[in-house]
Amino acid sequence: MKQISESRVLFLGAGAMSESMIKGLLEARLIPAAQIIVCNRRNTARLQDLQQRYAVQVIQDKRTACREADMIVLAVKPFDVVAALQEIAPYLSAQQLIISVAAGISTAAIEACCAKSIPVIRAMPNTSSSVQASATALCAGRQATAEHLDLAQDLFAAIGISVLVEEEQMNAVTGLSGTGPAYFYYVTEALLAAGQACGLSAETSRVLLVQTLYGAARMLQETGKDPEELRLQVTSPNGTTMAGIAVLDQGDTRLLLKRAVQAATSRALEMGQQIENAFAQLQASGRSRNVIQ
Ligand SMILES: NC(=O)C1=CN([C@@H]2O[C@H](COP(=O)(O)OP(=O)(O)OC[C@H]3O[C@@H](n4cnc5c(N)ncnc54)[C@H](OP(=O)(O)O)[C@@H]3O)[C@@H](O)[C@H]2O)C=CC1
Ligand SMILES: O=C(O)[C@@H]1CCC=N1
Repeated sequence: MKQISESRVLFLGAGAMSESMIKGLLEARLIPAAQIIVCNRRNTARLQDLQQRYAVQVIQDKRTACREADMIVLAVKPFDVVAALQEIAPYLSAQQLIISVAAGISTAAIEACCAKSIPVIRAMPNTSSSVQASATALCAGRQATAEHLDLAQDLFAAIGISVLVEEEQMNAVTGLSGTGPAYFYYVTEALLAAGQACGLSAETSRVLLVQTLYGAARMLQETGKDPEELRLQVTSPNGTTMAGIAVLDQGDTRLLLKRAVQAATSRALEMGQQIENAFAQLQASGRSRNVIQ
């Protein structure tokens, strides 16, 4: 396969995740815009918008788009994966690489939908790809070699950090770090409202909170210390932090967060199973159109 910087990358799907990756890749200068192709299902206004803002190529004809591509980033909603893959399957070859970011969908399911031997990497990035700060986990399908994995790692290294995991762990990764930005935004929303309830303006609360979040993340990253140790450094005996954390403990916040990650993990598993079952039914009935919703 070609080096990543020479590869032509097709984004199948033009939504939030594709845009985050495209923006991050262009800002990292890993791949020139002319080597990025985007296509979606029907929203031509969205494609025009991406073309104008990022100077990427948009090709709505799937046959042409696939023939141009060395690598295909599958970034449609999980329930659209079967239909999207069935549309492009005739134009795929074993010389290409599919990188799927679809939550819950196994590499085996993707291989089966393509109905041919094709290398597949499953990845779970997050929307912080857009600022080159994604936390991405990767695993390889049966046809993917170490070289394919290296290429995928090169891609995701440009837009954050990446780790290799076993495929059984991908749903947990989805519940933790794929979904993860939303947990921190949720907490930030709540703290913003709390700052205002305590008399600060929205602007002052936001400036202080964003920097506090950023500083805490940097402290965790740069000191390598346990979060508990860092929390204890903030906590004076009988001081303000102790008073605040006591309220979180009373509300069993840790249990709620654990349940949130478990619910997200279970949902990834459930979506994957629903899609695999529906695909098996489609195959058994000999129908080629996707009827999964
Ligand atoms: N958003 C996130 O934070 C993350 C998302 N993911 C995964 O990324 C994937 C995409 O999510 P997201 O970007 O949020 O979704 P969006 O709904 O924002 O975008 C989905 C895109 O898929 C396109 N699409 C649907 N069907 C087809 C098809 N048959 N052929 C080509 N394009 C098609 C849609 O086109 P049209 O608009 O024309 O219908 C749309 O552009 C999901 O599988 C999700 O699990 C992974 C990590 C994080
Ligand atoms: O909500 C979702 O399904 C996607 C997958 C990971 C983050 N967002």
